[in-house]
Amino acid sequence: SIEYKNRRLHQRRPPSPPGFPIIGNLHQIGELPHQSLWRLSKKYGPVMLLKLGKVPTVIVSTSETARQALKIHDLHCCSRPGLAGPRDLSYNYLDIAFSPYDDYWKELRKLAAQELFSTKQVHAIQPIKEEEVKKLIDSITESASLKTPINLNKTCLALTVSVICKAAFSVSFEGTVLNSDSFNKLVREALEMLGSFSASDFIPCFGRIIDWFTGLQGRREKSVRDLDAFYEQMIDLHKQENKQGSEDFVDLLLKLEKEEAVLGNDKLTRNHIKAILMNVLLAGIDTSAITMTWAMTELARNPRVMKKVQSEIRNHMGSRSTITLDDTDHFKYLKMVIKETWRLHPTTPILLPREVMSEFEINGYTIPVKTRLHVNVWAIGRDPDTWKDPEVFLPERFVDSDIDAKGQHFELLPFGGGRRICPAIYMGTTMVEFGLANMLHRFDWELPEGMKVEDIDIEEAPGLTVNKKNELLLVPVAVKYIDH
Ligand code: HEM
Repeated sequence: SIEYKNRRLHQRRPPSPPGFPIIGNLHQIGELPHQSLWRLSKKYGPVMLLKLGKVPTVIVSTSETARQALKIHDLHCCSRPGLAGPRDLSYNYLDIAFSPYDDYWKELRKLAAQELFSTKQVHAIQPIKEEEVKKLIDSITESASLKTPINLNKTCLALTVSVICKAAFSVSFEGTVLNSDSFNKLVREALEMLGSFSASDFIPCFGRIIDWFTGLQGRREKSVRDLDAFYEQMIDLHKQENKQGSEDFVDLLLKLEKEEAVLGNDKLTRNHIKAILMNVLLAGIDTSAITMTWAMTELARNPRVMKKVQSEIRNHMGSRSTITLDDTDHFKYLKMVIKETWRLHPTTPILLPREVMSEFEINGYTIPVKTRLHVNVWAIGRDPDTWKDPEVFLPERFVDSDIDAKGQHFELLPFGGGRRICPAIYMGTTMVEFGLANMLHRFDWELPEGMKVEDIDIEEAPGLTVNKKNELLLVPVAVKYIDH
């Protein structure tokens, strides 16, 4: 109709970099998409439209445009696109993170928030954290007495792996179920498959052939099979009558299956449980570990900040060795250190992709239905209009500011925002605070022989979540005056 044509004529599309046929702008996205997109946004603005293969994709790169997308127009764009990796790993989108926005997702998310990620659950798993942190401290103490450097990337990961696995599955790797190396490989490969660049997501039909040729399809199928076997093993263990210990995530989910719980139009089945466990494994472990690794990296690069945060913790603790959840509430400077870490090193720098469900506008630009949308949180953290001297690691910038990381302040979005915000903010934050507080309380951290502060790099490894590329090696020195 004429009216429709008129409307189309008056619509403004966001600025776009020029692209090629078929691949569109794909060639402009490098190994670290958040960085390529940040550079492009300096030229094309805070709302830009890219063609990634066939798929129109909008990138927002400032706190104000993020606020428009995640707050004002959240309901227009809080679905998820169908992507090959997530589809296979989530038993056809039965999980929380990749399910489209529908009744099933709404009810599942509510249930998970109440049963799995609640404050009550966080307190219930505190003894697990304490036990695992104690083991960690013992092993660091051993390295300290030998004066050998430890690999912080590995150490932080080992801590979150053991806490999440105990809390979710009640397994520990000292037992016989699995060894930690093969488990780490399983999780690594699955994360890579989840975030893998799949040609079929961008180029219909032909892309599938590409994925088949490159072997991606085969690798993905293997990863799904291996994970499935792992879930089966965990579920079998829980079916045994004499299982020890308190109620874990698998117990809670099996109970719901038995009660024939209904979510949206779906009755909860074994595949639903597996998909939810996938989220816990892949969203819960890596993010907290990466945050701790980056925090230790920035502290090692900034000895003044390191000393100050250690003094805060040690002054509060005196000669007491065991840090409680209540203690961590007092560590105001530590909380600023963590926020500053998230500003410069958000674990999921462009969040997860959203899909537009109904047309809306950002800055007067029309965003049509089915457009994919990413918020470049990494770029927002480095925006000089928001942050003074953005490249400087300065936790003090949060002293007189009410900015927190819980999704209401669009300058700082490590957990995302809107309806799709991470449902486990409290669980993730307490994990990071508790792990760091203990490492900083009990040990001083020195550079390995011959290394200078300037030698510590902040190069990033590619992936859906972005870790420090090179290992961080530091020598722990046990603090004397604490009662052991
Ligand atoms: C420091 C720790 C963590 C960080 C920084 C983090 C960050 C994030 C981010 C950025 C998202 C995507 C939000 C979006 O697309 O807008 C997300 C989603 C999610 N996270 Fe976390 N997360 C953390 C810990 C956890 C933990 C411990 C769990 C579970 C045990 C978890 C479970 C989830 C789930 C299920 C989603 C999907 C939400 C949805 O799509 O509805 N996260 N997280």
